Amino acid sequence: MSEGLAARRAAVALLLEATGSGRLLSDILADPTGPLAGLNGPDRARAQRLTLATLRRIQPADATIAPHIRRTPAPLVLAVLRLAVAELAERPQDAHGIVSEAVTLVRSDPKSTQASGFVNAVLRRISAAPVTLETQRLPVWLRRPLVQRFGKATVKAIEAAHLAGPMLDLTVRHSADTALWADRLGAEVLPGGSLRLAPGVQVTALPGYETGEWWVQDAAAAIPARVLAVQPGESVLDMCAAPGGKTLQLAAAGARVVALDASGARMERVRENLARTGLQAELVVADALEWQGATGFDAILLDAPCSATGTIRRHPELPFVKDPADLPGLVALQSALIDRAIALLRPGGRLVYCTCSLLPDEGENQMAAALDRHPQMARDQKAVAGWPGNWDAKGGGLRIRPDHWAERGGLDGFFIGAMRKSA
Ligand SMILES: C[S@@+](CC[C@H](N)C(=O)[O-])C[C@H]1O[C@@H](n2cnc3c(N)ncnc32)[C@H](O)[C@@H]1O
Repeated sequence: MSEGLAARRAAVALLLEATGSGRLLSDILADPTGPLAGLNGPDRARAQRLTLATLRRIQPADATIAPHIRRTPAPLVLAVLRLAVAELAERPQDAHGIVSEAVTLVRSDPKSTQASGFVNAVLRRISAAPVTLETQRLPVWLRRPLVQRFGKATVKAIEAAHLAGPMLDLTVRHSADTALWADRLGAEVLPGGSLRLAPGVQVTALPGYETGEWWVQDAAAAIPARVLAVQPGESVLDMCAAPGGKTLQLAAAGARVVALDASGARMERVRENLARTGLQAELVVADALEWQGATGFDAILLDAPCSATGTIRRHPELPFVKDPADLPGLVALQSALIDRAIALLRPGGRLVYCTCSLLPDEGENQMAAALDRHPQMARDQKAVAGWPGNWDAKGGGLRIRPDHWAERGGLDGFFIGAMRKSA
């Protein structure tokens, strides 16, 4: 088998699953029986890289393929064509090998072998001229509300940020050690204190991983806990806690943390993360809407389930697998969780509501509606002060977009709203 064939075959299988199964690529990659099973380390890395590169270019790849075909080919053949076109755009000097391996892939599968001549003809025609791919556009259901909220130029900048992919960000357990770990790891210190490394390193091999001196957490995802600014000894509820990045921050700040999540399987990740970092929290597996536990918390962090549309740069398959019909249900759940959080807060207590969504209905609008429903809650302007001006902190909320900090490598999209209950 040629050097790249195993990786390309796995990449095609990953592409088919990521676009057809509704499962997130990260879950498929972690599946021990999934398409990466049996591959050696370099081939796994290569398959993963090829898959991500293709998912970031599906729509422009399809536009390049379209003039050369009369009808949409079978899923496997289409996946091979998409992969090859994405590779041709990236490495035109390897056109011969890319086309020949695409043909071999199709020929070696009994279900598609008769399409090998077709694939050969299409790719030869495409590779006859330089392949330049436009930036992938978001699907209409997502693009439209974003254009309405941010304007066309900003949406284009967001789409460009999605093409670049994420950096590797770490949160240091003891913030006083930030400079020390930045030095040891050769990392940049971001405003707010996250450390930033170039992607592609093996995280578990870095110094400090084993002893839990830091954990992986996108710079934007680290901000909600910083906005909540818990003090040692405060009682804090992390209401949708798993896998636990924010629980670790709250515990590291010295708060008495109850970490609650509806998913027992995901809560295991919180348990592992606490064990690795030597931090402590009380873990509760329950539906937050029904949980009858403690009340009167000093502070609550509600990182609600959402469309996750702020994380497309790390999950490029999201626009293709998310069903917009799920959105109203998510928005209703977020609003019920906010109501529950407010009921669990003591008078004078603080609430940070956040989602890794770009959609105003899961962010700004959700917070405005909560304030209308609960006159005892007010925007906590002070809590969000000090972050960059273009993060729109005016209404007690931070709107973070993937195109922000472009010169530093961007960050995930998030909405972070800070509220306070009247005393
Ligand atoms: C965005 S994730 C939380 C990420 C987490 N805060 C972190 O920083 O690692 C949302 C979580 O909400 C949980 N969830 C969804 N519905 C819930 C409910 N009704 N009650 C409690 N947790 C819920 C999901 O299981 C999921 O783990």
